This record gives sequence, C-alpha cells and structure tokens, in this order.
Amino acid sequence: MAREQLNGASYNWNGFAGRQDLAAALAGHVTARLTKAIDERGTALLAVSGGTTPAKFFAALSAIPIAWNKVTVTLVDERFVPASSPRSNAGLVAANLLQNAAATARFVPLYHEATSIETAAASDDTSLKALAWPLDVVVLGMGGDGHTASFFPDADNLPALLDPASQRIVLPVHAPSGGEPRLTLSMARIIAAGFIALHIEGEDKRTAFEDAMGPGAKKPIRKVLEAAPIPVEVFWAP
Ligand SMILES: O=C(O)[C@H](O)[C@@H](O)[C@H](O)[C@H](O)COP(=O)(O)O
Repeated sequence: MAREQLNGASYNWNGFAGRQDLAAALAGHVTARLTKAIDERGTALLAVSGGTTPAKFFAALSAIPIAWNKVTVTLVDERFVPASSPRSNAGLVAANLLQNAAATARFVPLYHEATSIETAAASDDTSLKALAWPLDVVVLGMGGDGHTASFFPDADNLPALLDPASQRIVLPVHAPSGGEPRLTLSMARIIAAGFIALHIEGEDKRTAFEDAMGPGAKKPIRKVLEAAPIPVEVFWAP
C-alpha cells in the first residue's frame, strides 16, 4: 500500500493481482468498518456506486456474515430510471448485494417516480435526512473521464455538485455524458464518510486515475480527493 500526497489530494493505493482478490479485500475492509460502526452506535450507513465494476465486490460483500439487519445501504448515485430498468443501480444492488447474508440489510433507493429530476432530488433530500449520517463507508467508482458519483465534467451544475460545504444531501444532475438525468449524493456527504474507497479496475482506469492526479484541469475525482479530510483508499486490479 503506497500513500501518496499530491497537492492536497491524498490517497492510499491498494493494488491487487486479480479482481477477485480485490473484491475479497475490499469486502473485508467494508464489513470491518460496518461492524465497528454497529459496535459503536448500534447502526451503520453504507453508500455504494453502480456501473459495471462493483458486481464481484457486491457478491463478496453479500456473503460476509455481519449484523446486516443493522446496516442501511443507499446509493452514491442513480440514473433516473425505475428499479426494473437494466440501467438501474438500485436493481444492480438488489440483484448482487442484497442477497445471502446481506439480504436483511435495509435499502434506501434514490429513484422514485417524480415529475422531474429536481423534484425527485428535493424529495430525496427530505427523506434521506432521517438516515444516521455521516456515512460510515462510501465506495466510489470512476469513469474514464474522471467523473465519480454523478459528478460528470459536463454536468450543468458541476460547481454545486462539487461544493464541499453544500447543505444538500441529494442533487439533480443533467450531464449529456451521463445518459439519463441523474441523482447523486453531494460532495459534502461523500467526503464526510468514515471510510472512502475508490474501486477501479483495468489499465485504462489506472491511467485515467494517474492522469487525474497529474497537472492540468482538475477532474471531479481529483476534487473529491482534495476535499476529503481523510486519505481515499484506492482499490485497483488489472
Ligand atoms: O451510476 C454510475 O454509473 C456510477 O455510480 C458511476 O459513478 C460509476 O461508478 C462510474 O461511471 C464507473 O462505471 P463503471 O464501473 O461502469 O466503469
């Protein structure tokens, strides 16, 4: 594990020989943090990302027997589609994480029918206030463009999305590169987590991450690492 400090963006690099090794290790770190939270405050709050990367990690996590009935799982971000859609992160989590031992966890989705993404985000903001913040664990993904959560570089409200002082919990996102309109946790809620993991796989994602840590315009992932008060734990496998 190598700790890096780049102009305020600090992270620990956790590299693995294979994706299954990564999945098992990340699942071990996450369940240890969740168990610690349950021991300390009787409950734990976890936010996970969607996309194509997390399935192996979700499967490994779902099999570890902790007090899942005391864990609340929510999403880092969501496409504005119902859970029945193949694009749904809630559907991905239901099929891959909320299984086996983890089937007893409470799941709080972001998507619900609404007249607009703005209305949905405002409604989430109200309903998610009741969760036991701060997050104990957040697991981020990253796109090749350096986006994380739904902080897409072409989002029309990117400054608001990246505001570490935002009072919002959930924000709406319109970004051509993101496909459907999105709902995303705010930067403020993400960086307040007790354990911040970034899960990326493949050479292209490693190159994209290294580019984001280099000189030049700061991509959203770099903004998150710089805003986080603790080092981000990067989990990578080829
Ligand atoms: O809804 C989403 O798409 C995710 O939450 C998003 O932030 C994801 O982590 C990255 O886009 C990487 O996606 P892949 O894992 O598919 O590369």
